[in-house]
Amino acid sequence: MESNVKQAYEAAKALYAQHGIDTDEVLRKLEEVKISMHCWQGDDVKGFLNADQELTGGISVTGQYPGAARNPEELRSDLEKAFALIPGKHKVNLHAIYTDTDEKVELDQLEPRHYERWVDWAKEQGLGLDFNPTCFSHEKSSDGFTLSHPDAEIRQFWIDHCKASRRIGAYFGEQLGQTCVTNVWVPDGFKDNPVDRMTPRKRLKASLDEVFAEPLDPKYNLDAVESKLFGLGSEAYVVGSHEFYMGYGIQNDKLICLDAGHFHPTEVISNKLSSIALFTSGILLHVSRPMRWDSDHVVIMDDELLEIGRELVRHDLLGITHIGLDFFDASINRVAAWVVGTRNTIKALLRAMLEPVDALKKFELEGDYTTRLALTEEFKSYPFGAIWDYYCASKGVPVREQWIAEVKEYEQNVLLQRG
Ligand SMILES: C[C@H](O)[C@H](O)[C@@H](O)C(=O)CO
Ligand SMILES: [Mn+2]
Repeated sequence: MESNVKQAYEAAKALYAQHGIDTDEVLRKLEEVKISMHCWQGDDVKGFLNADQELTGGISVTGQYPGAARNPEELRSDLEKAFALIPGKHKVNLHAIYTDTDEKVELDQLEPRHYERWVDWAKEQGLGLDFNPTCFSHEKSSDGFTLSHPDAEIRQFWIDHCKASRRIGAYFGEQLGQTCVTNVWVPDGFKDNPVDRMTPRKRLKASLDEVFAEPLDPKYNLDAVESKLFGLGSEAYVVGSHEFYMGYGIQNDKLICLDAGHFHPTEVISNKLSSIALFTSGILLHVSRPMRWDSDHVVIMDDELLEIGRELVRHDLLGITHIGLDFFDASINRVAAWVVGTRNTIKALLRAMLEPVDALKKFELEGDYTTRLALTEEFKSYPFGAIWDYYCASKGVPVREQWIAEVKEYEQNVLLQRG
């Protein structure tokens, strides 16, 4: 470790210690936090099962940056590069379309063996895996409906796909000795105002009941359900709204997934955590950055990311919260996108852990809002960067912006050779 990094750490450590914050202990806690890095940033949500299929489901990727992964080997190589630049041991979040098999298989027929190579790789790398059924980019979802489809046969196809996905999730959990979160998101909705908002929701509820009917060991697989306000082509109405899944998740003991881009433009998920945590046994996050809509920009250190970190730390929610990322930007180097978003998410948690929470809570309780405000603001310029640099160095990953050169080198030697 460079001596200036260590010296800066020691000076910062002494400053934080004056407020009773033990930075060594903070870093021990930080290394326990796993971020689930989404595989789909690496290839613009194409996957390998039906890679020629157009991306549908009301989501969109823009940009033409060269070097997207074209097969599982390339995607794993890119993920490895990104993880080499991110401190800590984490997870990879796979979508069902990221099969690694020579077989032509339909979504409702998927089995654990179609992901065996992912599991071998995850074992080798010491990573966990999470999973998602892919209820979009398919001819059977071309009219915008899946689990709530009025046609029973089409509905059954998607039910079977989600059931298969849960079994794959349980296989990941059992093989890797780390619980897999299998998250169900369906795009179902109407472009224009519906007459009947209720019946599709009844169908979605019944389909989910079927999907989740098979009991699976929660040690291996946990189910999550993800709501959304609107998508491209489902602007007027989404069947799986926030209220729908709040109800479903609480009634059926499922993790409620909060995607930062799935709410009204000024609505934030940070303000929902303390409520949902009171009524559920767990939460899944899709940390994203909506810009004017659910644009899935790369996560930056903005106020909402900091506030998510604070809520998780201040209310001790890290133990019950599964932190996933969900962004896809094809206008920049895709490995860099992962590195920026993931490092920022971890750094936001670190910043939250470096706040004098007990003192701030005490001032609040005593009604001393002046000190609450003043101390919060002063802490924004405390030297958290020195703690972060030390953490990166101690985990053997590049300090500060040094990682950019490594990504550029990888781009020259690997990404640009893909043609
Ligand atoms: C690809 C993901 O599953 C998808 O982004 C979903 O999680 C979502 O957020 C849709 O808007
Ligand atoms: Mn999402």
